[in-house]
Amino acid sequence: MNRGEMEQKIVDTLSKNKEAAGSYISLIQSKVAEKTEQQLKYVLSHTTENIFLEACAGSGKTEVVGLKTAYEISKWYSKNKGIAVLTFTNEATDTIKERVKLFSGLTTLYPHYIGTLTGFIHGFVAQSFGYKYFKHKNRGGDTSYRLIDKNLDVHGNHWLKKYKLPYMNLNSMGPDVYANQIYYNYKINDFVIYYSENYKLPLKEYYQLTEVQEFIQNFRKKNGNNQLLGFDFIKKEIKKVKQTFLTDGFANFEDINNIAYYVLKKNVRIASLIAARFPVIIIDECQDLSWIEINILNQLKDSGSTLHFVGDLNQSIYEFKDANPATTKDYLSGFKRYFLTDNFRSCDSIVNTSNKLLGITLPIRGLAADKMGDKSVCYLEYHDLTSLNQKYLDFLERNDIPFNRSAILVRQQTLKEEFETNSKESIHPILDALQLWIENTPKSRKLALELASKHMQRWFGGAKTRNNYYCPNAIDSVYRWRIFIKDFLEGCSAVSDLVKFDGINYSTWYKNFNNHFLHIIQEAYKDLLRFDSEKRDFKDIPKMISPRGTAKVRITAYNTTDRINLVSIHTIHSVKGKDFDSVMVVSSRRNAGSGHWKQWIEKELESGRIGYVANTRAKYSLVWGVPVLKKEEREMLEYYGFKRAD
Ligand SMILES: Nc1ncnc2c1ncn2[C@@H]1O[C@H](COP(=O)(O)OP(=O)(O)OP(=O)(O)O)[C@@H](O)[C@H]1O
Repeated sequence: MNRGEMEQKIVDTLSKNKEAAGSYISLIQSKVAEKTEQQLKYVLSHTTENIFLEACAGSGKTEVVGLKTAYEISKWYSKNKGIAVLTFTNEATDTIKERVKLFSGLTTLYPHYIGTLTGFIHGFVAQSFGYKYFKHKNRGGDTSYRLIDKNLDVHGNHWLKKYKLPYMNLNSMGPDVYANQIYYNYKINDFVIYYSENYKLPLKEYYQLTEVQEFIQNFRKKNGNNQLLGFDFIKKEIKKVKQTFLTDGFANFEDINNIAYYVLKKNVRIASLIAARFPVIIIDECQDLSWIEINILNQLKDSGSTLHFVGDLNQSIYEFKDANPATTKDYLSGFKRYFLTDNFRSCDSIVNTSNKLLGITLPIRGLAADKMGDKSVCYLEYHDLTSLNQKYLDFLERNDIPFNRSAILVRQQTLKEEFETNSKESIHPILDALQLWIENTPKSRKLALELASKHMQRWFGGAKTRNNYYCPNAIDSVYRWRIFIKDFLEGCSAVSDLVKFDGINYSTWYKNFNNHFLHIIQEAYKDLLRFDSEKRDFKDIPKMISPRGTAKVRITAYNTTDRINLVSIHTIHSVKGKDFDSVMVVSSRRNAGSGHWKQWIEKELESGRIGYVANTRAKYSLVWGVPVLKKEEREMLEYYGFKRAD
């Protein structure tokens, strides 16, 4: 089939059974016409064979899945069987639903299911059939499981005490562990103890801990019996408590997956029933599937469903959730492969560098416009984060890239917080707040309120948290406090002396401020008075003086350390699926964990893929912020295509 025939076939199918309104047809035609041949080929692929659509970053996966689903739905006849399209987030579900509705012209999607994988596994399998296998108590006809978080704490949830696991506090870590904190892992055939997202321990490893072994050996000696507290015994005792937890109708997230897995494994009839209900299952972002999720889907495949996996194994960054690209790749080896190798998001030099860093050999092309030439891929060296902020802002300014379409990406939450505090500390809080207020964007105003309130609460005594705009304890309405800060800033903005910044030095500005301050704050306070449990007249507040060393300095358009707030800061994991004109990926100082740039050139490790996800968020400009480099390190970066930005 040539390109024209492919387009025609898709448009004809999508227009079927509709009162083919001209506008709808022309929309479909233009949407189909802009697709690449690779995209069209997948839309026309068979739903009777298992397929892996290997889609590189920025290749328009979501849109293609939407079009594919709309195409299949448009020629679907059955009223009680449907396609399942499974995603990982509600947001992704909404986007696909919206595309399917747009492309198919349908308003209701039944008998098809577009939703999260979790919703699918829980709803159609575990919650519907699990009770049959786990002796659910069935309270008044309710056989569903109540989902209990693994982090739920016994303090404040005393009912959990009934499910305290035996032999769990024999080591120095020593906390009690409850049934919500443990789950079976079928891959390793062992229980896993969950202490936190970063610390999970298989029971076997726990059993081998030196302190646990010491306890067991002492216990055996004391009781003169060398067989006591064997691993199998302890495992059995734990299993009993876990069973009670399930019987009482409780389960954690992993339990629910396990229940689904078990049900499908034990009962081919149920598996066939579900497979018949969903003969085609499309999974978006398949690189995020965990071992158990793959195995659940596999049971459905064995019972008759066809699977289409869509995703990019190079973007697999959920090892901590047991998603492993090697396992997925292995599993997919028997699937027919389709490809999307055109990246529409990024320019070719960003794509080249990202590919080279991860050792990708697939011929991926970057099709976005090249707006920056040899400055598309750069690095900035840093001694401290504040100066790095400054350098990046200068770089953006020099290259005419809007701050609000740029982002700083970091691996760890701690580095993100460090950036944020660095950038929030201002030595001229009221002056900066005022400048931000006048800028009058939602973001700058929010920041202005935060800055001003943080400073002003000091005049009111102790305060609550940043979320409450540092509302002082004596003020009983956060809302009114915020209005007060707003009124104060409005009051300042109305004084011409206070909003003249050009050519004015700090000491002049502070002098003017002190002249007007009392009047402005007293005016603003009139409406706050009723909500304040203390009496005040503000006459005792000391005059503000320009901070040391700044008196004779001219006011710069608001303090650069605050400007950074207009460039958003994110962790890499939180920007999957997003894009920005420019991205600065900031390396940690020390080479430990997956936050250091040297870990991002590791081809086989998850850290390399984490770097890859970060790099491929950039459309025109990719910058790496790295701690000061040695000569050979600089050469290494330049080998990968990075140029000095400053
Ligand atoms: N055939 C096409 N022609 C032009 N633009 C396209 C085409 N296909 C997709 N795009 C555009 O490419 C951009 C990237 O698509 P999208 O964000 O869906 O990528 P993705 O595959 O989900 O990427 P990632 O996995 O990196 O998050 C979108 O703006 C999309 O509209």
